Amino acid sequence: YVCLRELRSAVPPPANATQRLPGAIIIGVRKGGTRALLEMLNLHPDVEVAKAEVHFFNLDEHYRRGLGWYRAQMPLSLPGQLTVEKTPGYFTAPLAPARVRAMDRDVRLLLIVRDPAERLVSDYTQVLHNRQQRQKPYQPLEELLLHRGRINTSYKALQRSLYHQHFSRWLAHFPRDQIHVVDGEALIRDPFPELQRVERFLELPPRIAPSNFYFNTTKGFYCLLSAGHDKCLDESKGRPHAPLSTTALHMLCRFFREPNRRFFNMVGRSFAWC
Ligand SMILES: Nc1ncnc2c1ncn2[C@@H]1O[C@H](COP(=O)(O)OS(=O)(=O)O)[C@@H](OP(=O)(O)O)[C@H]1O
Repeated sequence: YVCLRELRSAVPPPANATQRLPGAIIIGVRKGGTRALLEMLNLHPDVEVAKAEVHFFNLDEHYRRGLGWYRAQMPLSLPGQLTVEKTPGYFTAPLAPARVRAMDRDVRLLLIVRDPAERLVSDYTQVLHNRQQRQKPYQPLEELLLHRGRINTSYKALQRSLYHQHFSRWLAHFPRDQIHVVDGEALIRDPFPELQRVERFLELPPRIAPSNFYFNTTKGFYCLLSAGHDKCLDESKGRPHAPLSTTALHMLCRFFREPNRRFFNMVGRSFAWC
């Protein structure tokens, strides 16, 4: 294959290159490692990825524009290549599963998960950062998380961590084996084995190699190496998390115990979460 992303913009794309609907979608979870997973998958020569999040199935104003609009957001690809997009907002969007199925009942879904307590803090940290950038005030995490000394179940970032609730909606529209679950912590620790499993799930020939990854001590994460170029994710990934008291963290962990157990039952595996 010609690797399209290597072609300079001055070089016209091959005549058989066209924009195709995705054959696989990374549906979430927000702050789970969706960008890292997409970039890592993009190492594969048979994969082309949509660089920006498309937000087609979760935002009515986009969905209304139809599949023609959606397709126009996709990268050029050659016959035989797989188009992949990621929008973490799909996982928690009530209408997304039915809409995705209406597009293609055979589309393959990837879900990358992470300790829901960690995810919540990461989610809070991102919102805090965005507010600070715009010089807007934002409540401390514990004020949002606790209400009269108990876990505040109406806090949105907490709801986004209730994986079983969202996953069950996807299972109402897709068979379990059409959704591959990636372990977000494992992807951070040692990305290659997780990527091998994804290649297998997507029925791609094994092309991603351990030499595509190196641990960058400055970044504190694995970065990517491909065709002599190296790439780390930007500074919005791997930010120091907002602090949370040990007491609040314990309460949160206790709170997630039952939802996690339900999620483990649904996916048929467990994770070493707090
Ligand atoms: N290789 C590599 N480099 C940098 N960051 C990595 C990597 N692998 C996984 N991660 C983790 O990805 C977390 C961000 O997740 P997402 O990309 O899904 O965030 S977002 O929802 O799109 O905003 C981000 O979460 P935070 O550490 O909380 O910032 C990272 O821990």
